[in-house]
Amino acid sequence: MASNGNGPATGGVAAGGRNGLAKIQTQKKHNEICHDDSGPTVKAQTIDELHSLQKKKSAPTTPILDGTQGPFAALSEEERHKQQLQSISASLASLTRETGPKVVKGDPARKAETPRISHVSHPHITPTISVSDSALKFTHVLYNLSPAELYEQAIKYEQGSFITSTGALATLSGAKTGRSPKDKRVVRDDTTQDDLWWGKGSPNIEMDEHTFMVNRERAVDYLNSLEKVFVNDQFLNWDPENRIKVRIVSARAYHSLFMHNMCIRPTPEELENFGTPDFTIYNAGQFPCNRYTHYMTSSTSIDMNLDRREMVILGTQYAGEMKKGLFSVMHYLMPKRQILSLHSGCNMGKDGDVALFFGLSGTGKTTLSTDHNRYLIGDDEHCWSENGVSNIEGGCYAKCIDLSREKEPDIWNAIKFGTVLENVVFDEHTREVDYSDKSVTENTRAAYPIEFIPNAKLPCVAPHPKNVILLACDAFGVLPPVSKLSLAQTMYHFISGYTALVAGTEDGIKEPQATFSACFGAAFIMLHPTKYAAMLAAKMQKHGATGWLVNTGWSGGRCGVGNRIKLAHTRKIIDAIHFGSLLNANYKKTEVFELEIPLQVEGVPSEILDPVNTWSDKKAYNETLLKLAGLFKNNFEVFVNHKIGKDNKLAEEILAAGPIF
Ligand SMILES: Nc1ncnc2c1ncn2[C@@H]1O[C@H](COP(=O)(O)OP(=O)(O)OP(=O)(O)O)[C@@H](O)[C@H]1O
Ligand SMILES: O=C([O-])CC(=O)C(=O)O
Ligand SMILES: [Ca+2]
Ligand SMILES: [Mn+2]
Repeated sequence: MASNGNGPATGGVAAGGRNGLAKIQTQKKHNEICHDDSGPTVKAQTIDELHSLQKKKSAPTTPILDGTQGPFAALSEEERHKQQLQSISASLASLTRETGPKVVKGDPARKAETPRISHVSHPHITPTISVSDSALKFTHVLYNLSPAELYEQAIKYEQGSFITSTGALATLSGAKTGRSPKDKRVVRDDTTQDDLWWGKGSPNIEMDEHTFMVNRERAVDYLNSLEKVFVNDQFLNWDPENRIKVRIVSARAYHSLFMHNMCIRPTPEELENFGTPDFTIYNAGQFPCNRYTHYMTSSTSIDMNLDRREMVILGTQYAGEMKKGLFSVMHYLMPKRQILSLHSGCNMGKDGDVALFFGLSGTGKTTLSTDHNRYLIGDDEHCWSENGVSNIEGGCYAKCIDLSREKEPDIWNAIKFGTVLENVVFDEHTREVDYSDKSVTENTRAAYPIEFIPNAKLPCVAPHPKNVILLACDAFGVLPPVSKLSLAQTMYHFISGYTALVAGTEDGIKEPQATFSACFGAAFIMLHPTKYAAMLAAKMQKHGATGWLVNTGWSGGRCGVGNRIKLAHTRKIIDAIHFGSLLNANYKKTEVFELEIPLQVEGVPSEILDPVNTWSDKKAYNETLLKLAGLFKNNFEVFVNHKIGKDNKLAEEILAAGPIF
């Protein structure tokens, strides 16, 4: 029954109240029964019953297979479930105790709804979360939750988690908003002693096995002391022959959703046959390491044990540590199989022409591999095997600072329900994100499944690359926007791994900071850089790939004087590389770096192609050019005495491919 104040009132409502509104008559007319509603009522007597109607049980995960495939095919669903919990309990086992914790599946807050409580080691004890003694308590496992479930967990239990206006999950990574390379350690044992790259320039800071176990125990005890932990069982590498099974145990829904997005998501069938993981991460990032522990130099430690195939994270919640930790593992495992692991993006044209995009953080791998006219294979981590290129990951991790819908529409549109948005600032009411706001950090990020990019190619594999594009963001402003490289030059620049970003985020006048990071990813490689370089050279030669150096940084002067090269211009340059038109353009050679630069590129003002034209102060240009050349030379000195590949000829050519002055 409704009244609207305009027409005559109906039922028990009398017209003529103040404001002309109908006056509600509370007195019931004689004999009239009050109806709340005339519509049908739900088939529930209680609220609980009503709630139970809302959710339908997920389709049983067995039997999906026909009973003849896979190692677990003969098992009943019950048995399979038990084995899964036993496997998780084993992962969480303290190695000094006999058994792992008692694990049950499901949210402890929903005890009444938990469909089935399985006892792993003590079937006669009824689980209770009121017992705090770690030997008696149960660890609740939230296993491969869906994004919707993880949203609810994050919003209910994790401060700083919000839904943005486009449906993404905004979250905070805590005190750390970037990786901590100085706190990344690797166990040095009999095997890694000889296999890995140690010493000056190496990212592998050594630790011993015992200290690893101390930190592992600390992380495992921390995780077991919690009411619940998240467990993700997923894959790395889209090449089916070289797929790696990873398990991530973490304390935050944010971490679980991040890895759900970034690793390859198993199908229900694949999950059933998951078995034992090849590698396990223990992420106890909220908990610091013990500063009295040997080797610890801060409260953060990211520890890798290749023999145990485990990684422990203490004292940092930045999710990128997990992503890049696993990348390091691939940089160890893949070369052992003659497969080259690459810190690069990759995309493919309609005709199957493939390009790799190498570059250090912030140089444009994600931005330029996400191209509306091409298929995206991946934005950050790949393998190059005899079969071609395969993405290691199942998602992308894009920088968001100053993100705009116009310049990067595909990334903009990928920020929707399911996407993790780290450390962004948003309007408290409308929840609209202000991508220009650096209040929390400049390193704001979005992690989304690769399918969120409309032209992602699934499975994420591609033929052998035709073009190998080395990206450098040169804040000195002296490298040309594009140059064509010889194989030796490609190797020289690959080993150098140069970029220079703006030093201060606010004060634009500061000196740019040159960074040299071998293989465009020294923080993640495990073997000596020349091993990867030799493999890249052999593959490029075999498959006839052309190398390019593209400066996505400054033009017309160093940062503070000139401007960053327009993204639209860089995109035109990349287009010309893809189309093949740039390969046959007319070229001239620059001084000092001896780079071949094109005289014309369609859609790009010709005068910017040679940086000397864009500097009004030619003397400053020459000084800056020589300064950068000197930095390259100093950096390369440590590689001078290293053999690259089988014959010395290439090594000599590479040395000669550096700047000459
Ligand atoms: N000319 C340009 N070319 C490429 N990127 C540009 C250009 N001008 C500005 N940018 C900006 O630079 C940033 C490049 O970051 P991007 O996410 O592509 O880095 P990345 O190489 O993927 O790094 P990471 O390995 O850390 O993910 C983006 O924010 C992009 O908008
Ligand atoms: O690892 C990260 O945090 C982001 C990234 O891709 C990189 O730095 O190369
Ligand atoms: Ca990226
Ligand atoms: Mn990266």
